[in-house]
Amino acid sequence: MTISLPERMSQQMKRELVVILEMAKLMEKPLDAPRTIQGLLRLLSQLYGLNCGRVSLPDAATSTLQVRYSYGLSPEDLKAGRFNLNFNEGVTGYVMRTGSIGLVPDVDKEPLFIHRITELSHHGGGRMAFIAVPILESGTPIGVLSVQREGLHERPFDNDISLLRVAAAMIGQLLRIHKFVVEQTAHLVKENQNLRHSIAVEGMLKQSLAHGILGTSQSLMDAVRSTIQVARSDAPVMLLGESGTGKEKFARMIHQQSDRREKPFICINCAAIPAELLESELFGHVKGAFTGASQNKLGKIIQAEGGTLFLDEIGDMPLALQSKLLRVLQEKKVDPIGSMQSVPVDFRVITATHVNLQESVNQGSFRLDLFYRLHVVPVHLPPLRERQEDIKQLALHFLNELNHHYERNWSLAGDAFAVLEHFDWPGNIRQLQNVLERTALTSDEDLITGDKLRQSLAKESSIHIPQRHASTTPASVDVAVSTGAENRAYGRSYNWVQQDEAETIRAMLALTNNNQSEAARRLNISLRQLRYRVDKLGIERPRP
Ligand SMILES: Nc1ncnc2c1ncn2[C@@H]1O[C@H](COP(=O)(O)OP(=O)(O)OP(=O)(O)O)[C@@H](O)[C@H]1O
Repeated sequence: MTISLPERMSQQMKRELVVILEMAKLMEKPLDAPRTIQGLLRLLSQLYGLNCGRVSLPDAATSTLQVRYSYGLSPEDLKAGRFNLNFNEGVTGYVMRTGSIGLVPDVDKEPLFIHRITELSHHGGGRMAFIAVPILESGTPIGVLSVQREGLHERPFDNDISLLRVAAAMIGQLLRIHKFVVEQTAHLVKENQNLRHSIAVEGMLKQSLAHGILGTSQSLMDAVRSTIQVARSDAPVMLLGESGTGKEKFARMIHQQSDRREKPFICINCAAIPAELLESELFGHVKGAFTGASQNKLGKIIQAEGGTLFLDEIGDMPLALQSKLLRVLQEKKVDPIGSMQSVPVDFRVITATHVNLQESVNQGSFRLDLFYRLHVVPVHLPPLRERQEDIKQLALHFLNELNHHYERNWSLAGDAFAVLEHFDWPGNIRQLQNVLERTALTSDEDLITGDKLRQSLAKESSIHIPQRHASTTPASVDVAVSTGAENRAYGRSYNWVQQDEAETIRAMLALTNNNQSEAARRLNISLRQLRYRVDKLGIERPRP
């Protein structure tokens, strides 16, 4: 669009008007403030001879005025910060402090003008004037627009100052818009990050829920995040946590989330199997390898081919087997007992322990080289007492399961949750499950009150979880069998009976050629106890 200017207008006025109109055109794109300000400074120079325009803004961190936008100044000077000033320095500093106009008709004669040397290089030796106007916001200076021009030019300085005031007002407007855009963008970026974070947490929650892992506490989410992040790699994960914190559940989740999910997940509890049986369980044996090895047996490692091997309570593995396991991990081959032939294996190993393995290494009961092999991704599973906020959700879930199982309609009274949340739970989630089951079954009413739970928990408090579990001691085996569900809370002895005992007894009988006395002796139980188990667990009666 061309605008025809009135005839009567002086040449000077026309030039000013043209500059203003051109500047106004630039203002049509206010969102790109840095470019627009640069454009304004260019117009002032090219159309009006106001050169080396610069916009100086305060930097609170350094208490200086820094040139943020400029036209015609050398990049080296700008980079060297030669035009940067303290608030108290120079004409620019004066304008910023006072909000008044700074006019220096001859920079060579003005002592306040401190960057004379640099400026001189731009005026080629002639007289040089310097003008600085404040950029105002609600009457307060927020920056300074300054230019230089030939000092001997016939145009009065007033005209320049008027034009510069218009330009400073436009720059003020642009700076405000720029600030707003920057703030809004930062706000949106933050919001976006928060949203992504919640989506990620939501995703993790969904994934962990899909694997039956309940809870939303930060410590649990940290564990879920660490496991999900490495699930698809083959990195060995070591799950660290007390008994009943969900180590097996997490191991299964890692397997399900990995590319090995279609292949077997093989789990073996190193603490639950007597040392003399563990080797054969893990590595397998060939027929005739030892007395009682009446047929070939595939070890768990070979069974895990292509999939995942979960070694629970790895800290209880005897040193001799640790060396053998290390060899398998290094060479990816397994030697079944009595076999002359190695079998190539490909599996991912996940381990779990409730003991401090580093301490075991220091004490010499765990090999350092194996520790390094297995402790690649340690994941700490928080005990229940450290995630009280999850207890309500877990309790409701377990009660719901009990209602389904027993076709009942138990519910928890309001005061019951506080009781559950304030208990220490040495046996963690498994203990919570067990306490709820026992309390529900012994409750006369459907509503389980805080008092009723308190009574149950009073009994729990007198029991402590042993630090080291001796799976072969008669006491631990006895407790497991004779008290059954009563002892679910106390960890592995219960597990041993439920999951591995029948297998262990069968294996021991095979190893001892069905010699029950010998099997009982090796299992560290009496013959009577062995027979009792054989009956109870429905093990085929060995023929003498
Ligand atoms: N986050 C969880 N949400 C729901 N149930 C859980 C969770 N974690 C564990 N459980 C339940 O708690 C019980 C114990 O879990 P798990 O066997 O995985 O623990 P663990 O740490 O391997 O125990 P241990 O060391 O004694 O073998 C199981 O019944 C399991 O289903």
